Amino acid sequence: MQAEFRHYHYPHTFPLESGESLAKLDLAYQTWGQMNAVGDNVIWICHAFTGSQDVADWWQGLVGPGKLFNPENNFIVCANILGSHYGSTGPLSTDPSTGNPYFHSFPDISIRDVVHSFELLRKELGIHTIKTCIGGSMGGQQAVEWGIICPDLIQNLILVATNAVHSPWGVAFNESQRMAIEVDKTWGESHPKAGIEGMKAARATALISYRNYETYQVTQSRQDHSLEKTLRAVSYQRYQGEKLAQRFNAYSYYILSKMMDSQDVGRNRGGIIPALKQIKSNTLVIGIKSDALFPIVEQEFLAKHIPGASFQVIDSLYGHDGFLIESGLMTKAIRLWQKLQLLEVNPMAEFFRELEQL
Ligand SMILES: CC(=O)SCCNC(=O)CCNC(=O)[C@H](O)C(C)(C)COP(=O)(O)OP(=O)(O)OC[C@H]1O[C@@H](n2cnc3c(N)ncnc32)[C@H](O)[C@@H]1OP(=O)(O)O
Ligand SMILES: N[C@@H](CCO)C(=O)O
Repeated sequence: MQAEFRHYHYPHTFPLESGESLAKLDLAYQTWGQMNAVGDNVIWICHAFTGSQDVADWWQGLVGPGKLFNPENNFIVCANILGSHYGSTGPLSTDPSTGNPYFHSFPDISIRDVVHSFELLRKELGIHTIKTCIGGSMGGQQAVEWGIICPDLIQNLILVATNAVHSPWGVAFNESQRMAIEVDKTWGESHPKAGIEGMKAARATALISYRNYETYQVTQSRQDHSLEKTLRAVSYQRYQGEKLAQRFNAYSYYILSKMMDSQDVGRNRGGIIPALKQIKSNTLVIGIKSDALFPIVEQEFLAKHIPGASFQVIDSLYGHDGFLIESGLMTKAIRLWQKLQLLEVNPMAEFFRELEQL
């Protein structure tokens, strides 16, 4: 059974939170498996920053025949987010008002805008209920927003290494990356490779936040005590920048970093906690102990304020990127949660209830 790649075209004006709009939009998406007759087997996966709709590629430990999210008995959907590089409307798409690519004129897109675009696709696909919606990092930001926007849509919500509001620390990392792109002399130009050297530096900076001291210690330590010309950590940083430049563009990188910053579920909803309280899905929040970018206090907060949510912590060497790498541990955590749900046991909800009474 093969995954299928498709395009959804919405020919009408799509208003954005910023007050701007897109004259039309396209979403590139992947489906895997078949929706059953009652339509209760939909798994919607939300991808992170530089990810894509090709979930079988970047989450192959979790998604595929025989895996936790099995296309043999589920209908798996993953859509490329607006602004990204993998086929959805983004800065390299043609602006219908000029006939040229948007490049620098592409408008800011918020996490909430992305969820509204997913709603268009969901309706087009005839999906009335989502059995499980899961996302990590920026994918989790979308998933939590969706749980608030459509409280009766998602039965099970799984939020991994994510947050309700992007922290000043996270914004600072993103701004530093944008600054790296801005100082690239080609950034002011209008062609697909503009700012690409800056983006390499931005990715190298980001990597520091996706991993941590210990990850580098274990994977990039000095080989010996000689005065090496190129230390391992040096070539690693440079290689990671080059690797991303082979598959991404600086405009999308810039726009998506601002999208991450836009995360604040409390905006126009009377605050973060009242917003989280609107979620009705059975929710599992997973945090990664060594995550320096979305530290586990952020997932504790989500679990504390989403009604009835469960919380599990994964111990990983890899920091934030553990959500992409630790598929074995995530499978275990999710299966355990599914079992506890069947037994109607929620130890974390009990814990938070008791904590509140102290
Ligand atoms: C097919 C693809 O491009 S991935 C699909 C799209 N990407 C996404 O969805 C984004 C999400 N994915 C990611 O962010 C990443 O792929 C992750 C987090 C899952 C894994 O990160 P990776 O960069 O593969 O892992 P890691 O940090 O161990 O680096 C390994 C790479 O660095 C290279 N490397 C390791 N140490 C060094 C060093 N000291 N100097 C130079 N290169 C080094 C390795 O040879 C390897 O190269 P390769 O990727 O060409 O095989
Ligand atoms: N490595 C991830 C980090 C952001 O969550 C990505 O590039 O999408």
